Amino acid sequence: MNPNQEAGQATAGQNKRPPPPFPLTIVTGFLGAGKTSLLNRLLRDPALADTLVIINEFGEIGLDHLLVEKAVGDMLVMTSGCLCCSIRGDLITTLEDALRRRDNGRITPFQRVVIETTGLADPAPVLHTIMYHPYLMLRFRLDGVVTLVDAVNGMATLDAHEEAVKQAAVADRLVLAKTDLLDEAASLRLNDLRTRLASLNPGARLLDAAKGEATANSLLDAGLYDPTRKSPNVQGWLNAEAFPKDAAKSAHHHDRHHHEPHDVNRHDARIRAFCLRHDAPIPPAAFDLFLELLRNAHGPNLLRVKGIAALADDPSRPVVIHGVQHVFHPPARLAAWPDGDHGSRIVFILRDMEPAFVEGLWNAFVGLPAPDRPDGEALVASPLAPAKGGLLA
Ligand SMILES: Nc1nc2c(ncn2[C@@H]2O[C@H](COP(=O)(O)OP(=O)(O)OP(=O)(O)O)[C@@H](O)[C@H]2O)c(=O)[nH]1
Repeated sequence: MNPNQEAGQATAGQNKRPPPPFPLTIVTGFLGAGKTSLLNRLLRDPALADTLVIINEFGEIGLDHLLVEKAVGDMLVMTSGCLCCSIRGDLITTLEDALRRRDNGRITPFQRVVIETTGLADPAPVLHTIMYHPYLMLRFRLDGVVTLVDAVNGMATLDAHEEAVKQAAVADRLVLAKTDLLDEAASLRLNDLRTRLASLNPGARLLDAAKGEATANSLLDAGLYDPTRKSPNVQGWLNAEAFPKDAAKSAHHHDRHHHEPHDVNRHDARIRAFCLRHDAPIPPAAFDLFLELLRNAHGPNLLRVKGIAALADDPSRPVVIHGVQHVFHPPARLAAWPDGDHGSRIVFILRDMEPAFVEGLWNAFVGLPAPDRPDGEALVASPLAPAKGGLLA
């Protein structure tokens, strides 16, 4: 054991606080969309000087950077046995190994991790890996999902490949690549692609790489915890204002933008993005049960769920939730509201699920009365309700 390491351990032992988790960014996008090109450009930015890049595939790596790891191989099904909620065994091994070597001083002490997924990959298992693994979720925090969309082939790719639609739908940032290759006619059609992406995922900022918009500054620190800010960046992370407010109406959301002759593509038609809101504090048991019901009965359909909620037991300290399919990060209590808006807001990106159904469930649990529906108290007090084991337990 070297002296530095001992000193490091002594310090860690004295103040017992675990080191802050490293921000982790996932870069995804369909085959050839421009992921590696973007990374190559980004890695020249001093903001990414201490970044470990993990490439989630074999193949030629064009990164002129030393900190590159390759993760290849297996997927693990979680103990819940649910097929949609797999985690990546190879990624766990790679991340654990990187942490071990960093902690032992055997590699450059990275401060940030970027994972580039394969073009065909579903990003959910990568997200699950750092949301679910008991050790990795302490050492990493999700900083954001960046999805590349090829401006030349983007429309056709979204039409043909459901995976590409899903990659766009779960993003925190969408980056258009190759707009510099468009001729005049194609440039005019670019607005259709922009509109389509905004409809699939209203909360994600859309950046044009060729215009120099996809900078480290605009892509990093997209998560809840931006180290340069004192309080969590809830506004930036949730972007609730960008979502259609009326859940039931958002069922027709796509139709507003896609007039004849293009019908909404069948893949897009499966995705629904909307935001639910409630201004009075919510009983914790009702909130818990709402999420449990969604998770248990509709986990695979929850592509992404983010929210902030005022719970009646301590309305001054809001709870932040974040889920991808069945997998929810343990809810975090914030010390205070980040700004003047103290209402509960949850944004949903769902697949094959009607917003009106989720809204009805929400209204029942938060206590908004409606005919033919039991009120929230009756639902929570029901002998059929799970006694404990919810997210807030
Ligand atoms: N003109 C132009 N070409 C680009 C742009 N982005 C990527 N390319 C080119 O598109 C091709 C594919 O880009 P990559 O960065 O390798 O794409 P990728 O998503 O990493 O590809 P895979 O790893 O194979 O899925 C390469 O030939 C790039 O040079 C861009 O903004 N403008």
